Amino acid sequence: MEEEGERQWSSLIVPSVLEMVKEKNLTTVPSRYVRSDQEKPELLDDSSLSSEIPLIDMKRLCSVSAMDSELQKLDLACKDWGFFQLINHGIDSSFLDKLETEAQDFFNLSMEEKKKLWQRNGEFEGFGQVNVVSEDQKLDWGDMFILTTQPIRSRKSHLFSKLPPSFRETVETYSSEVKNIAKILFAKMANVLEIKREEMEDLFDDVWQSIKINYYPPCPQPDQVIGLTPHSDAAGLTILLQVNQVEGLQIKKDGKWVVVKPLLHALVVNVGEILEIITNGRYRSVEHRAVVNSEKERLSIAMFHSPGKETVIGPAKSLAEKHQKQRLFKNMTTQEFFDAFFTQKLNGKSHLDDLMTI
Ligand SMILES: O=C(O)CCC(=O)C(=O)O
Ligand SMILES: [Fe+2]
Repeated sequence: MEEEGERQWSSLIVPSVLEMVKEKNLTTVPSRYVRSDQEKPELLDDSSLSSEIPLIDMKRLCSVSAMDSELQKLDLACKDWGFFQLINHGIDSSFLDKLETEAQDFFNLSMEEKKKLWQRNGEFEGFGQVNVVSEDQKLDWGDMFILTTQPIRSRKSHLFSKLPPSFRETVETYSSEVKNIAKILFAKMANVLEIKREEMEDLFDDVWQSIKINYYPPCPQPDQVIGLTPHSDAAGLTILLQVNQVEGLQIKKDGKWVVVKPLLHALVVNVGEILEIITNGRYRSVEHRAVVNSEKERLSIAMFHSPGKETVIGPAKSLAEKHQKQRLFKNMTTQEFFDAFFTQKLNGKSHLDDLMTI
């Protein structure tokens, strides 16, 4: 069932990069994808900081005995990096393998099949792109598929019902497992930040979760393009699976791009802008991007978790009172927040700056 009267965001419809790569034997990339010199990624492999990206063990986080040290690690990861890799999260490895294969198969459906699931004019979900707001904007070297998965009442039935049945079932199972992980992480964060448990629960009680599958085809000139423009996620918390062990995700740390090495069956978790707002800037939503390569396609599956669309977001009251710190952000509903996000092109963290009170 779709919610009635729900406002839609939309993006300009753009060509499928995967189809372009399949149909044409490209040796150079079309100009709409060629970045300016300042934007071109340097594909040097300076991964010295990569090994420092925090690793959080969910089992330890949830066990009483070792909880404190893991909780402190979680806190530091969210403050210093805005990113961590989550292991021992409880999702079965063979299930993740199945999800990965099915996601790959899904993008390799014929164009005729995929057209049935393409964004329609003025719509946001389905195959396509987001944040494309003008015809002369440079495009990312990738295709994506977006779908609201929770709450169930917000699912677009015209898309959900057309997913290949086995994939639909897999997405449903994954959606509820990842939602549970997100809930636990929100609770642990509230605990360590001394935000009242009920306040955090109220914010994410009616959690709005969407899935975004990114597919980056190989590119004849990977140093001229970007797979996904630098941005920070608007959501509360993103939980991402790097599907086929191909490097591409990079995060900005102290002005440098750092590779997040794929770790088999680990989940990459990152703080989004809404969590930065709720924690009044204590946790940071960090800029990241995806780069591509000339040999192998790359896939990732992001699950975004945000408060329900009518929920008012702002710095948590219990946190702000305790620290008596100035509130850095204005209050607004999730819907208003995303209205502002999706009417702009991606541009690092500039979006959040507009919402600061000072
Ligand atoms: O492909 C990736 O690893 C990054 C995806 C991402 O940042 C996003 O979908 O927001
Ligand atoms: Fe992202």
